[in-house]
Amino acid sequence: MALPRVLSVIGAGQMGIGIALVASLRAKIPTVLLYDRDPSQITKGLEFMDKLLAKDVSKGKTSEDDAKAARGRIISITSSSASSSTSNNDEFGWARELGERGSDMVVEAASERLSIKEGIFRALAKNLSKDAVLASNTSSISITKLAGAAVEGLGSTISKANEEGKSCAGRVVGVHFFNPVPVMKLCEVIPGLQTSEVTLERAKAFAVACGKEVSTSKDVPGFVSNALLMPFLNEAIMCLESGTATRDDIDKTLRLGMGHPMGPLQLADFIGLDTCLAIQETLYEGTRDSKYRPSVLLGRMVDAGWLGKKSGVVEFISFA
Ligand SMILES: NC(=O)c1ccc[n+]([C@@H]2O[C@H](COP(=O)([O-])OP(=O)(O)OC[C@H]3O[C@@H](n4cnc5c(N)ncnc54)[C@H](O)[C@@H]3O)[C@@H](O)[C@H]2O)c1
Repeated sequence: MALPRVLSVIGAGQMGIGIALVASLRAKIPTVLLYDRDPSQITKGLEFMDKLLAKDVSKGKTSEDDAKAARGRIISITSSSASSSTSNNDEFGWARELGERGSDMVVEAASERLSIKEGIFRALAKNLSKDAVLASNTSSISITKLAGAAVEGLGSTISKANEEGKSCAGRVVGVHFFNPVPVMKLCEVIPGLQTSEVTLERAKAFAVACGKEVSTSKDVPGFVSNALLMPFLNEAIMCLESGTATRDDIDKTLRLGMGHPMGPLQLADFIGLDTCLAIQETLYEGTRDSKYRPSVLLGRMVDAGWLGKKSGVVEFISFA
């Protein structure tokens, strides 16, 4: 199955940077375009990528030439660079630039919010070639819904039921990498109801080329991975909230008693508390099952802007 020639990664946060890195270094995709609406995220992310590559080289895992070539295949796209080739104040100049540069696959790894992802999928469907695979790294949001948004991006003359609409929705798929992407061995692939066989196979081939094993999940809230993991993390936060045990004892119990490499509170900090809350809310809203209600403490911490490792403070680790 053919791999993309020009891959676009949307979102240069912890996941987007990792995906761009494995796509370039492992899958050797000839061109990897990296877009974020916040240019400072690209700068910060590429600095982090340089450190990861330097570490790989110093440990002898990657040759200096390979690291240099991988970095050279990554091109940053910012709203300002994109709008200079189009008109000023062009909200979707970035999507047009990805299309003009011949992007034949996208992995969207922007923040875990439905409205953000729907906006991105509308813009992608409108501006990219009709054959491009449109993949999302979402942790929980419905791929079927994102495929619907892609069809809306084609304009009011195309419906979800006509052939053009079906073909557009057919190229949307979930490719759920895990954090940290260069280290974790799995990619969970999620077909939406409309995803075509060809799209599914192209997504799997891409994940394998990035060095991952593949598992498949149906398009249910949280898929297999987060339908299992997030309620566990949420329960650990509820234990802390109710005073069942201290932060240290909760994490120690799971690390030393159950053999988990990280305690659940440390893991929540690592994932990002905003992402954990967003996933838990998708589980709750998508099932209306009270067992998925997010912990009040988790919500309050996100309200306070305490997001875990990515906000520079390890929140639960510094939680009294
Ligand atoms: N953190 C994890 O452990 C993990 C694991 C698997 C999957 N995911 C999923 O990956 C995605 C990204 O997560 P993350 O942890 O990298 O988040 P993050 O907060 O580190 O990064 C998100 C990035 O998206 C950018 N962004 C937001 N809106 C955008 C837009 N409209 N256009 C372009 N860029 C935009 C932000 O500026 C930010 O750089 C989410 O869907 C998340 O659920 C996260």
